[in-house]
Amino acid sequence: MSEALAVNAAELTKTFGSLTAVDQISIKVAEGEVYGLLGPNGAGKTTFLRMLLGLIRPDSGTLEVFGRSWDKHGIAVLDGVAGFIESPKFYPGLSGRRNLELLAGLDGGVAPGRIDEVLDIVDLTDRMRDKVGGYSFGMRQRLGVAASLVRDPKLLVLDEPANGLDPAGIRDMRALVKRLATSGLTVLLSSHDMGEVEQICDDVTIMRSGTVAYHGSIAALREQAPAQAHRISTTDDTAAEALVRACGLEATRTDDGLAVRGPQEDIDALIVDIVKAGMALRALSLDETPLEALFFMLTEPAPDARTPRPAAPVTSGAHR
Ligand SMILES: Nc1ncnc2c1ncn2[C@@H]1O[C@H](COP(=O)(O)OP(=O)(O)OP(=O)(O)O)[C@@H](O)[C@H]1O
Repeated sequence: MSEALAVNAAELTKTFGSLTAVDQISIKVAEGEVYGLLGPNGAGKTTFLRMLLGLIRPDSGTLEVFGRSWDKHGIAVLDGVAGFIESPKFYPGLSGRRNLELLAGLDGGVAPGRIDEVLDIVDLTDRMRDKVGGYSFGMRQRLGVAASLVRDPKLLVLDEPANGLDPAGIRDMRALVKRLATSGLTVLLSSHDMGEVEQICDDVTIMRSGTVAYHGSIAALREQAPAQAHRISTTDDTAAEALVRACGLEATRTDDGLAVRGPQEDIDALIVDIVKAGMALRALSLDETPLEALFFMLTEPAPDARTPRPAAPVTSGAHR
């Protein structure tokens, strides 16, 4: 069974003083899948990845990468593994291509043409002779992916690769990870962005304060998500709220009107009823997506007693 797993972490725990950063986390990443490690800042994602890459040792639990463990196999655990934690570092005075040549040299060389190939994959061919010091942040992140690909890995570990990028950089990074995913590479991607993980990943572990809030497929997560929320503002929100409830829909008062959840056809009917009742519509917009709403429910404490959070963990699949 473990041969088919790229990563098999069981009950992994890491403490820093009195803080338990990762608390008995179990994660199985199948070979060839794109796996998301999702959670807000401080959830323990980077700590998990650092244990995976052997940068820190777990206090307890077991960890295997392609069936190899740090205890039994030492640095050989990283055979076929590449990636970076936080941001990759390069020599700013050297070109992107020269940086990759140096890294490849440290690894004992590389097949002819591989450096050009990976620069092409990350769309840096045109800029490969420019100094890295002149690269944008997004280009440096993509060069980091290229540096990982030079090793021709079977598992690529990416720690929030889109963090700090502008919208175009985020779009390019997501497209790159999707392209890599279709090539059969196993990708373990940490992120705090539900939308990113939804677009890119097959399976996800959602972390909250070092623990698992959800394990399972994105498809199963979608089924548990609440209905799409709409923001509605009218000339009389109190009367509109009464109408919402009369229609059997959920409503929450917000600073700028009402947040209403329900199937799209019910929302359409509600808008007609609001206008028929003599109220003018001042605003109608989509709120957070259903999956984003579920992510916040799973990872944040309830803001007040009117919006109870579901009991966690919500679990799908047989991981834990
Ligand atoms: N070396 C360390 N010493 C002390 N505390 C640490 C150390 N590394 C991480 N922590 C703490 O462990 C917790 C988890 O941090 P971690 O970086 O793993 O979270 P994260 O989910 O990756 O968040 P972010 O998105 O902010 O990087 C945080 O409270 C962090 O402050």
